[in-house]
Amino acid sequence: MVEMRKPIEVSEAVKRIVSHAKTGEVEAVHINDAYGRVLGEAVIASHPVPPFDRSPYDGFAIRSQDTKAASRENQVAFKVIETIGAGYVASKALGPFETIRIMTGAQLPKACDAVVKLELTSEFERSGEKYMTIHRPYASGENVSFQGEDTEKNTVIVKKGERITPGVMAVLATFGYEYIKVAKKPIVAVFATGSELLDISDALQPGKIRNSNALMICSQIKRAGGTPKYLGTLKDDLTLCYASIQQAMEEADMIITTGGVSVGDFDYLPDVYRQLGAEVLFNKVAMRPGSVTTVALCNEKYLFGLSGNPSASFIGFELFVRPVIRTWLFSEKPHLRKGQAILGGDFLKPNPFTRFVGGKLCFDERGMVVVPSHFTKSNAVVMLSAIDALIVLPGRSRDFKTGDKVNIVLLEDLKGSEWPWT
Ligand SMILES: Nc1nc2c(c(=O)[nH]1)N[C@H]1C(S)=C(S)[C@@H](COP(=O)(O)OP(=O)(O)OC[C@H]3O[C@@H](n4cnc5c(N)ncnc54)[C@H](O)[C@@H]3O)O[C@H]1N2
Ligand code: MOO
Ligand SMILES: [Mg+2]
Repeated sequence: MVEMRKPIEVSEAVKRIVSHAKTGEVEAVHINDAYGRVLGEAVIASHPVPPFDRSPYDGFAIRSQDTKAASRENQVAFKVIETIGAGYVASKALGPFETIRIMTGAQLPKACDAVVKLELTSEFERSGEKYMTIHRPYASGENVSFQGEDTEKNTVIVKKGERITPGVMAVLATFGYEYIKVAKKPIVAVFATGSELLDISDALQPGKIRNSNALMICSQIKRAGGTPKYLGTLKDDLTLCYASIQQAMEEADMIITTGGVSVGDFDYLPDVYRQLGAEVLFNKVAMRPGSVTTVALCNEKYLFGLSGNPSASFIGFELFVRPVIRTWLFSEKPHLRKGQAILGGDFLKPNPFTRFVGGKLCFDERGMVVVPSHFTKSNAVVMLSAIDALIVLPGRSRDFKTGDKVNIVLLEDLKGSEWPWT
């Protein structure tokens, strides 16, 4: 008798998984190796930015009080007493009707409170001294880039758990973080099961296919922020699968298998979980593709039994594995980021279960449009190369038409969401 499995909703499946998710540890890395990692500490402003009042223009630093009477008819002259470029500090303080020629980025000299752009002045020499004239008044603070106008000291700029983007790199450098604490990446073991699987370099043979899941899953692990440990393909053999998975539990923080989780004669993963004494969190989800996805816990380690079908395992990873990796990396938004888009093509099928359809995003006069893939079966593989979102069609729905508003979750996104499921 084939086992009857009871499907649970996607939200319930994810809930069961994340209720056991734990955070990892931190390690220090040199800033040169920090890009793309996840912050293991908050980034805090150790000084104001800019750290001193400075000139935003190439020009002349002046005392605004000296400019009150300036007009086209009554040009006011200032004696140039010094010239400074960025990186240098003036040695003199300004007296009445004195000016210091100052370049962009240079610290504002003492006693001056405004800057005149070079091109708004006229220059002349008298008795070997340099002068410049202006023809309008300047307010105190005009053309000054003030200390702390960007950020005040002690501001928390980026939170622990955020990804280090190019912008975060700029901030780390600004505040002198030569070494930065980052989240240690979880090691995620990957097995592809199936006696039909060929290596990438093998020629096709009757009845066999190349193993596309392993490299796809390893890349998804990297995208989520983990370190994949690919342990090879396993033939459909219970003893081999059991021994290999048991061994992998010594070497990895969590384990992903693809294939062998359904009810077929050679689907051995359910037996492996039984033999390991693992707690199966669920073995059927009310979704398509990926309904057979099974997740178990053994010695506090996750065993993700993803479907063998490429689309199903791709989606199973994003829904179920990603949040565990992202929680490990301290993210407060470990799930796929949710949004809405206009459907850019008809999807005329009944959806008894929640259906995930691969979609390509584009922008036109309607806003963000998602074009559904044509071939959406669980065994689809080629469409995976083109999608940047999953369209989420609710269960017990049908016939979505071009122009309908649909929910989507984004695949190439660093921010994530707290909880995208209803
Ligand atoms: N009687 C039933 N049969 C099936 C059911 C069911 O409920 N009752 N569920 C179907 C659904 S839904 C899915 S999805 C598949 C899942 O099967 P498994 O997870 O056990 O995976 P396999 O049987 O091992 O393989 C399925 C399919 O995927 C191909 N595959 C496997 N590994 C790879 C790989 N690494 N790279 C590329 N392709 C791979 C494999 O050759 C099969 O074609 O079960 C249905 N059956
Ligand atoms: O689990 Mo299967 O992927 O629903 O098609
Ligand atoms: Mg099977």
